[in-house]
Amino acid sequence: MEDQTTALREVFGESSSESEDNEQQIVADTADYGDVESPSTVCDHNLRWEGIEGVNGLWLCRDFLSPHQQSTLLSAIQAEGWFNEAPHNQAMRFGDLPAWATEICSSIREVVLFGDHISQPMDLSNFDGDKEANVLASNLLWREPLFDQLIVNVYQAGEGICAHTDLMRFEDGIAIVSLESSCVMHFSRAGEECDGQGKEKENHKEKVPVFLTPGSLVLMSGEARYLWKHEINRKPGFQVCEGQELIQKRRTSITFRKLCQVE
Ligand SMILES: O=C(O)CCC(=O)C(=O)O
Ligand SMILES: [Fe+2]
Repeated sequence: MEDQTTALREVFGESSSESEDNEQQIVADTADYGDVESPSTVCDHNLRWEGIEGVNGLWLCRDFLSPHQQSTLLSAIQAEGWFNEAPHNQAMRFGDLPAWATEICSSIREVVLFGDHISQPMDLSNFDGDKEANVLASNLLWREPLFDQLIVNVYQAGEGICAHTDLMRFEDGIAIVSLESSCVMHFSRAGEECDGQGKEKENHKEKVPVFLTPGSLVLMSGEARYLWKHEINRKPGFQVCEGQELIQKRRTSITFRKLCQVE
């Protein structure tokens, strides 16, 4: 345990404790952790933000966590014991987050501040020249804490999550870290599902696929958070990247959010 704490500090740096509750269901459980490579702190390699075309406010940082960090993180999650009993595939924490989670939150802030942009939806009317404001508005980036709620979802092959926008009791600015198996997350416009005659409206047909590799970080804010739904359909035919069906294994994700203040 002491060894693990030391390893976590080495990888993510210093940090805090925990709390509890429940929510969104994984639709439709195997085990083994990927192996380790050389350690690195989050910002010692060139981290880059990719703006997802067509979905304002949706950003992807592919190499957010190194293989070593991914593996250390998976061990930390496993050590929580949340998934020891078979049917459990989701764990949720509110308030003070475990040390490994607060370290990730710090790294998220860091990468928003220091990551480069390789592409961005160039809406110059909103661009104030502030790099960080473009990936995450500064009022969100500098709130304290950045996130106070997390969900860890564990999906077995074939399991996904239905199209949804996250609950309004959470503030804007939501982060998702992906671990283990890659997947395609689809974004589609929220709102009217169909025209009343069972037909999808023309402009609501669009589904934007986003390929989530292990160690990647997604940030959703603004339109991406409120006006687009996200889903992971891991049924045959939906998990296709560059014409190839993805080989599915277990996937673990961590979603970070901030509860709205109750006045
Ligand atoms: O597993 C994921 O990548 C997404 C999870 C999600 O959308 C949620 O917990 O609201
Ligand atoms: Fe979600």
